[in-house]
Amino acid sequence: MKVSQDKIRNFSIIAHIDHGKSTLADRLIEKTGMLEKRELKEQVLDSMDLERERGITIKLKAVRLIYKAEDGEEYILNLIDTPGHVDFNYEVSRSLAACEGAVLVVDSTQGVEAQTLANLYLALEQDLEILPVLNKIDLPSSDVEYVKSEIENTCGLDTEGIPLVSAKSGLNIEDVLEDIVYNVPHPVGDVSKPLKALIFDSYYDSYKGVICFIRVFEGKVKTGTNIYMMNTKKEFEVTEVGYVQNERIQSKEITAGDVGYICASIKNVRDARVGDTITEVENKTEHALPGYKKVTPMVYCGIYPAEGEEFTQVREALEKLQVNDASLVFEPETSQALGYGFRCGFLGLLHMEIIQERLDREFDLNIIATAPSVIYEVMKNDGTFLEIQNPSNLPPATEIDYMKEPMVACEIMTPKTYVGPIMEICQNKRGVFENMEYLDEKRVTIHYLMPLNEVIYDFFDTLKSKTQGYASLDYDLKGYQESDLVKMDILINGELVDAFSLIVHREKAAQRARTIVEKLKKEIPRQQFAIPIQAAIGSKIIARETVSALRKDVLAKCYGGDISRKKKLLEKQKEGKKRMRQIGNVEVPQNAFLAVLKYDDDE
Ligand SMILES: Nc1nc2c(ncn2[C@@H]2O[C@H](COP(=O)(O)OP(=O)(O)OP(=O)(O)O)[C@@H](O)[C@H]2O)c(=O)[nH]1
Repeated sequence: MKVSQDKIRNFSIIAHIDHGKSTLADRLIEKTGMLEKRELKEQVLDSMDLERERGITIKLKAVRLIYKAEDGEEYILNLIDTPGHVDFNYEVSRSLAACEGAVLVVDSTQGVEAQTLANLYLALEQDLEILPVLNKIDLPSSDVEYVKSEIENTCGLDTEGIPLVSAKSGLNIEDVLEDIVYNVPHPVGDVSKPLKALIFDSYYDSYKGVICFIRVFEGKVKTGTNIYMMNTKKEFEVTEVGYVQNERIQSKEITAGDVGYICASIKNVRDARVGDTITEVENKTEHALPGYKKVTPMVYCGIYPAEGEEFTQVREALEKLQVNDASLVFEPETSQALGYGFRCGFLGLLHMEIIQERLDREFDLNIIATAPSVIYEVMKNDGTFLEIQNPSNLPPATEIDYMKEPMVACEIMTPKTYVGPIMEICQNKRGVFENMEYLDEKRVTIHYLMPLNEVIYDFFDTLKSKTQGYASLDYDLKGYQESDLVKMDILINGELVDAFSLIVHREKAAQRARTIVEKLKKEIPRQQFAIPIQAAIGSKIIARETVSALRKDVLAKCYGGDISRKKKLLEKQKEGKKRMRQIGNVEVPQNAFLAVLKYDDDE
């Protein structure tokens, strides 16, 4: 189908969490007759369970809606979905870059919130036309006039004729569609120029290879086009182009102004990176689209099979996940305590948690993940420079001249009332205050320079809980800074357990050490001898607990000589041992690792 650009509208929906973004998207799809209501969850927003349960959108998607407007004309509305978490901010910015407009959903019972503003700014950075919409007007606590004035005053947007909707009941949904048709500018791109298209999403399909969602800015792309990725410099031949409507619908070509997908026998999403510009091999466009960023992992952790024998399964699972996730990296490593496993790199903590959960849910793998770590720079006395992402690989302190840690510039947007608690959290996390700006009478943006090491250690959760979820966090890597860092080891019965080793700031070491040894004491069952649990920096012990001795004689309960019962008990005890790790002559239950390695253990 050939469509002229003035009949196309490319838009995203943005909102603070829970303001009704997904519900509105479903309603728009339904109103344009694209899908049966009951099919929605399975098909279009065919998101992974995990995504749905956590209420976050991990993968970006694009759906094509055909809408017959009141003017009697038929329009193509390309709805481009955006994820909603700082770990994926880059992807949000790329999907917004594919649009001309954004529908800003504001819950009329809550008003403008931190993420409303954060998303609005992202959209304004891409020069998008913003269409505010008031949602949940069916609720008695809805205060349309107040929230309207808030949108005018804090967002600086005009609210005349703003659609007042209930995404839940479907009230006034046409107003939103009409608003999009009339107020989102239609694309303008020269079809006769060489191909220039933006990849705003890509995922791996086991039949077709990587499917790239693209926005064509200039020229056109069709089956057989030899394409060139301008940043990764890879070449491919297009095998299929099309749109997503009820399902993927093949088409002849995608032309300037339009949105769709292409397949080109691409084996790995690494070769079709979000943000890259696609052009033609033989007829290259002069400049790539701006904004491409190679996303590099910021957080690392070790992932080990919990049962030892599943190493190859873990590798296969990671390989499968990687095919679909350009930002996941891993390489094999070994740990004395945990055996063979992998060191994995992630965009951030949420990304790490998602991968860990997917290994569990989709691959049914029982894994142990070590504490997250960042990359440290180490200058040795002999002039050798090292990058360390596994604390176990840190050279002895005596060989180290100095160490540097990655710093991030944090931008925290919050209602004024939470400034005090936020500053306290940031100071606690070794943050250096930079400045604070008033967005309006009620809201501020606070800037802190913080060690990434502290940010990945439950900062986000603490921030959310101390501000009832009102503060939003965004962070950007800001280079390395020299810091007084030490390696802290944990010894169980005198044996160093490498999986527990941490790199921490000297001032934080004592506190962290206490929490870990206390946790371990609770988790390690008493055995026939006393077990000292120690935390040490070099040879200096900084915390200690002892699990006192106990003679656990399972046979003691069997008075009499029932031999078969005794046997049974011995068998049972053996079973129980399977879930143990042998550290020297101490048996440490799997749970002890899990308890300690969960990073919610201080403050
Ligand atoms: N009463 C009422 N409830 C609504 C309306 N729109 C959405 N909701 C409810 O508000 C909650 C959040 O809606 P979602 O569509 O999941 O919100 P979202 O912004 O997509 O949330 P995230 O995906 O978590 O960012 C759900 O329980 C919806 O049923 C509405 O118009 N009226």
